[in-house]
Amino acid sequence: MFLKRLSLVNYKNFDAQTFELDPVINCLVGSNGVGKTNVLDAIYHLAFGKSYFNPVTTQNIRHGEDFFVVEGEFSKKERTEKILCSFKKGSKKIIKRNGKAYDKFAEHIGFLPLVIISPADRDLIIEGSDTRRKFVDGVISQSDKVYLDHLLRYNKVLTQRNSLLKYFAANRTFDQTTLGIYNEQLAELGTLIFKKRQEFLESFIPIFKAQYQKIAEKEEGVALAYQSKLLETGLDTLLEQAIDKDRALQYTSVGIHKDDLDFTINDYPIKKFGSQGQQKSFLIALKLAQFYFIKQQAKTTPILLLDDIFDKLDENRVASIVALVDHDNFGQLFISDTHADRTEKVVKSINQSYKIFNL
Ligand SMILES: Nc1ncnc2c1ncn2[C@@H]1O[C@H](COP(=O)(O)OP(=O)(O)OP(=O)(O)O)[C@@H](O)[C@H]1O
Repeated sequence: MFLKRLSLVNYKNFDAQTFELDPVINCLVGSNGVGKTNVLDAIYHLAFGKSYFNPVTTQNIRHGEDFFVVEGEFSKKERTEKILCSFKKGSKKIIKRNGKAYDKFAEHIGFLPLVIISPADRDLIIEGSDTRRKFVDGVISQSDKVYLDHLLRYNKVLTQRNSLLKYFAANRTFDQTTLGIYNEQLAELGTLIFKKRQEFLESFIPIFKAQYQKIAEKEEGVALAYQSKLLETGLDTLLEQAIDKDRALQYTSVGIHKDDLDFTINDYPIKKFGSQGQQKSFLIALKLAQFYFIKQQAKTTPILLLDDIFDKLDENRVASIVALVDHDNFGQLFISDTHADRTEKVVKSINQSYKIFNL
């Protein structure tokens, strides 16, 4: 699968621009702030219906305008697929595939497998558990619609249960029966999600470790582990045990919405004890593992977006990632960089077609 043409209207700093793309390698070069990352983000938007960098949709509209349109023409299994994502202030975002709007965005997830590697990935290490859960959920959801459905349903019941707890507190009342129904639904969906996360990490962790070793050229004792209270106790019991606490807090304090990933180096948190270089290698290994996992599951090669990759790796290491296109069916690659010569040198070193866009 590859993107043939990308058109942007009022997307971030672009008024109207069309890119005729190379099926293998595309390099976006130019000085700081010209919009290289914005182009990558527009492509991300087509795959996920949202920005990787700025979740506030109105802020993705070019200043002074009131709508944006991103359109991509993909070649997928010899067919042309036109994906359009548009948003007008005050309206709902629309995603269309070949002219037909999706009722639910979730139906689109996984249709265009894509992985982005960006300096913004550092949030995975420095931010709270929510970011890491989203990462895990994002990887699984790209190849498992049932998982995504369970997750959406779990979150809906969770919101309802939290509203009920607030209602109890506000009205000084308690209703075990209604709460019991929510507990049952949460326990059922939560256990399915927990098992899938566990199963996913079992196959993901070895891929991650192998990638880390390749990038860092040594093992360095890095580890990735699943952290969940469900590893010890069933969610039905946890919910029952937490009822007094939940009533006091007025929200659900246990469940798979509290799961996390532990990132460690020699058993210590990488956030506090990893060097800058080790943290960068860790993040790249995570993302390349995501790439290989999706490739394996979806049986198509994801599009790979490398944003400012030289920020994380030296030229030789970037060359080794770019060289992956030499191997069978790597798919399409987008690279953004401030140095045109550096990028061209790297992509020239492999025998593939490429285009350089000077922004
Ligand atoms: N909604 C918006 N409307 C207009 N311009 C915007 C909007 N959002 C972001 N920008 C502009 O986009 C530019 C940043 O673009 P981007 O992050 O793609 O730059 P870049 O070329 O990747 O730069 P760098 O090399 O520094 O990473 C900034 O000049 C910013 O002001």
